[in-house]
Amino acid sequence: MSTDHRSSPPQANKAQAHFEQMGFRPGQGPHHGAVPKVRSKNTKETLLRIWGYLKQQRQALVIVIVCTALTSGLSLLGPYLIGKIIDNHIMPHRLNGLLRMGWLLFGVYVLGAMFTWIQQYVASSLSQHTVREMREDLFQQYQRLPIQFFDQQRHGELMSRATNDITNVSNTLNQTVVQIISSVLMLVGSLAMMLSLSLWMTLVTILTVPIIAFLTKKITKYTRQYFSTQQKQLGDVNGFVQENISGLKVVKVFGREAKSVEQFREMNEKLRTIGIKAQSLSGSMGPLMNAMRNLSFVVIAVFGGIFAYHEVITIGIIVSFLNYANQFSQPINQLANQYNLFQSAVAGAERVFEVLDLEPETLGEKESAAAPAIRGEVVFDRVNFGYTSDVAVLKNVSLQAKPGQTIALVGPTGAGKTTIINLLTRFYDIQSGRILIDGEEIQTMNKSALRRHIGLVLQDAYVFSGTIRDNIRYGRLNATDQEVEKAAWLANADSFIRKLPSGYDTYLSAEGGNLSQGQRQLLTIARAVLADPAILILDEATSSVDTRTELHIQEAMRTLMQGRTSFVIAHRLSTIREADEILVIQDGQITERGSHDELLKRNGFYAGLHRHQFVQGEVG
Ligand SMILES: Nc1ncnc2c1ncn2[C@@H]1O[C@H](COP(=O)(O)OP(=O)(O)OP(=O)(O)O)[C@@H](O)[C@H]1O
Repeated sequence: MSTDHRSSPPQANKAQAHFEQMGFRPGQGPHHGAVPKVRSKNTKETLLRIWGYLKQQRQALVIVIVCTALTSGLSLLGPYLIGKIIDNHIMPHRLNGLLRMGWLLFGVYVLGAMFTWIQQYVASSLSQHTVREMREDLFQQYQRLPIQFFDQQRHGELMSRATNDITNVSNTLNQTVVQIISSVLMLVGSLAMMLSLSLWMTLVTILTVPIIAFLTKKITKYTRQYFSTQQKQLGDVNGFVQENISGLKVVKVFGREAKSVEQFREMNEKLRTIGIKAQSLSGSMGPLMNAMRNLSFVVIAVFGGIFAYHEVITIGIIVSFLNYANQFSQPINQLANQYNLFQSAVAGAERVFEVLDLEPETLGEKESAAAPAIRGEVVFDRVNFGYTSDVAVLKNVSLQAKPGQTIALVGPTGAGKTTIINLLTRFYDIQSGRILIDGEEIQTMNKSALRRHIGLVLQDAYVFSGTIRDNIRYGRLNATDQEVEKAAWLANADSFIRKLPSGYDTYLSAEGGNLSQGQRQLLTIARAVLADPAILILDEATSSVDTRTELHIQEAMRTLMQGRTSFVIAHRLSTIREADEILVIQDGQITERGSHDELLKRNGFYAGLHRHQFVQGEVG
């Protein structure tokens, strides 16, 4: 026996601490090196990671950059040519050359437009490609994270990361990145052009820059905070809507519509307040920059006029400068605006990376290609477990199921029956003791291989959106249509499926709303029949399905259980009576065990339940 896990810190608590601390906090995802990361309000690191995605498409990137450079170069050439036209052709009245230069200018602007179009087209495809990769990574990560993570998170919030945040990143990559590159090129280019025309005029033109830089810095500092809070609030609102829609029946039955609306109004109001702050602050940037730009026009016109009067510069240079002043201040303006958008996208990307950085569920040793068949002997040996370190849920639980045996788990609600199942499937890991399958500790087994040996038929039978056939085939993807139908037949589902208008091709909604609960359960039984696992876990439905369906379900379960080791969280006397061993679980401990008759003789908890059953018709 390996004692490793006994001495190591409890897995469940370790993971719990991990998610809790960060609410949730980035950990040491194996694919991102072993250095623990602090909560990444770190723009540089986030940018480097976005770059990691971008650089997979070098070719497109190069095209975008080249096109941006060409567009910027051509826009810089425009004012220069205009200046030359004024000085060399208009002022000296040489009209024949004017036409030629006019055509040249026209060509420059047409080419500029063409390159801009190419640049935007490639940039869109680049950004879409990148966010597709990010979405895929995020979804994959959602599949890999342990169940425990989802217990602790609002699902709507997690969805928000996959939708809003990623859309944010996409918009930014699409527009902002190109604009930033182009702005920088224009800034440097126009400065160079101005310097080549007149040093003094250049100095006059950039007079306003320090003021702009100062204001920009102040405003962006606040907008970034606001944008980040806005995203969080949006996540909360989404989470609330999702929860509310999933639980709408409950809301309606308890007449809590007004309360829900009120709660929503509160959240929505918070989102509005922060939205206004973020948007208005970033919106004030534009008018402010415009005012500054107009101011610089006045300065250029006045100083340019004086210089021209003293013949230091020509009229053409003044006109060029008026254009360059625009081309110089616009990028600063844009950089400021884009910087805000950029901040919001960085905040979004950070939230995505936070999830990607979480430690995925470790599946264990790579499974061998051919997972050997198992007999299905299950042993719990003095197992202790708690979802949190301070509350013990299972205490010293020992049990043994021989291959093919049926074990019924009975006990009051919250006693720990489902927890036993959660441990056997390794959705959670035990804190001490051992769980063995065919003598091998499951702790040392690959989780995927382990789960392949286990079939689950849960009380709230889950169906996916898709056809009935797809839903059954979920049990074994390579099953033929005949095998699917045979499984349905064995599960007593065939007859009701055939009565549906489209039979096996009937489309189910994700919630399975168009099937009754009993029918959904028959489907999940068929799914398990097809998967053909050695160990079965059945959670009997407590809610009353109609008697006919109930008989169908029981019969199907009996067929399914044949030759498999089965754990049944049992609520019905008939199931319990047929079990090889009944375990009574109370407060996390097995308090009684034995066959039906043995337990009746003991006259303990089970006997009490049994008496109750005569009156109520159900146990558990
Ligand atoms: N994900 C979880 N995180 C923290 N505590 C949990 C979690 N799931 C269950 N518990 C707690 O563990 C205890 C045992 O729960 P469990 O679901 O095993 O009971 P059960 O016997 O299956 O009850 P029921 O018959 O109502 O399904 C309960 O006190 C419950 O509050």
